[in-house]
Amino acid sequence: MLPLLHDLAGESVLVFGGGRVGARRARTFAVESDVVVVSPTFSEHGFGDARRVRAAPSPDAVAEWVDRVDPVLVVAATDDTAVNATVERVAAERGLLYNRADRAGARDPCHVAIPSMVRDGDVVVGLSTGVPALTKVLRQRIEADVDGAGELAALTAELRRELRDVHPPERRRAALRAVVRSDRVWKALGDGVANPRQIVDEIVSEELGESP
Ligand SMILES: C[C@@]1(CC(=O)O)C2=NC(=C\c3[nH]c(c(CCC(=O)O)c3CC(=O)O)Cc3[nH]c(c(CC(=O)O)c3CCC(=O)O)/C=C3\N/C(=C\2)[C@@H](CCC(=O)O)[C@]3(C)CC(=O)O)/[C@H]1CCC(=O)O
Ligand SMILES: NC(=O)c1ccc[n+]([C@@H]2O[C@H](COP(=O)([O-])OP(=O)(O)OC[C@H]3O[C@@H](n4cnc5c(N)ncnc54)[C@H](O)[C@@H]3O)[C@@H](O)[C@H]2O)c1
Repeated sequence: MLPLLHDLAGESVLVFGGGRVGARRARTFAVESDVVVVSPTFSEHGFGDARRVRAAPSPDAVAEWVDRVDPVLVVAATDDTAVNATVERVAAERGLLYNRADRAGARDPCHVAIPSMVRDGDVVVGLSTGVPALTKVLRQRIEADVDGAGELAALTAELRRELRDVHPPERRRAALRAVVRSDRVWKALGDGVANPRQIVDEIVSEELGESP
């Protein structure tokens, strides 16, 4: 398996099952998509901004739900194997992406695994080990590394735009590399005292040989 990134902004995602796993999936996708969760019961776990619809579709009714919601991705997270299997079949017939919570390991290409995610602004890390307990411990370590990286991504995106057309590519890249490698910049991120943009400008000036 290898990770790919999907832009699901503004798309619909349909989740069957309102247990702990269905709630986790709803929270994952509700960050950027319109999520509908269909289930006869809903756990006390948060569902993000997902819309909850109380119903217990039989396998025969699954296709109708999929066609009505018209999602790009369908999640089967019920505790009913027959329903989950039908969700898989219906999604595959329609060429949709899907995730079956009751299956692990080898799978068809449209059957996506949901990695553990660490996010900070535009920075996103997807992590999979096949062993959820190991995934969790590694995710916690990565969270510490990624802390502040979202702010740095926004700052350096702005810097790239400013340096473009002003400096040749090799000098631009050297300046950006100096910024993202600088301990001074990383320390200033999110500390609420130092102004990271000012430190970035100083480093760029040193690198490009200009006065700030
Ligand atoms: C990353 C994360 C995303 C998410 O689900 O949102 C995720 N599981 C998480 C948590 C979690 N999972 C489990 C618990 C125990 C409590 C509980 O029952 O809920 C907890 C809670 C916890 O650990 O706190 C148990 C579990 N998980 C799977 C099985 C079935 C099996 O293995 O057969 C069993 C039952 C095993 C058993 O009972 O023995 C299978 C999968 N879980 C995956 C993803 C995919 C593989 C990704 C990978 O390679 O890691 C895959 C294959 C599903 C897929 O296809 O996407 C998420 C956040 C982790 C984090 O960041 O902390
Ligand atoms: N991928 C993972 O991380 C992971 C972890 C634990 C369990 N699982 C598997 O995922 C499944 C769900 O796990 P859970 O802990 O959320 O279970 P759960 O029993 O807490 O939740 C199942 C949900 O499905 C709903 N449901 C039942 N029939 C339905 C129907 N016809 N249509 C829609 N919803 C229906 C129930 O009302 C309930 O809300 C289990 O089968 C389990 O094997 C996966």
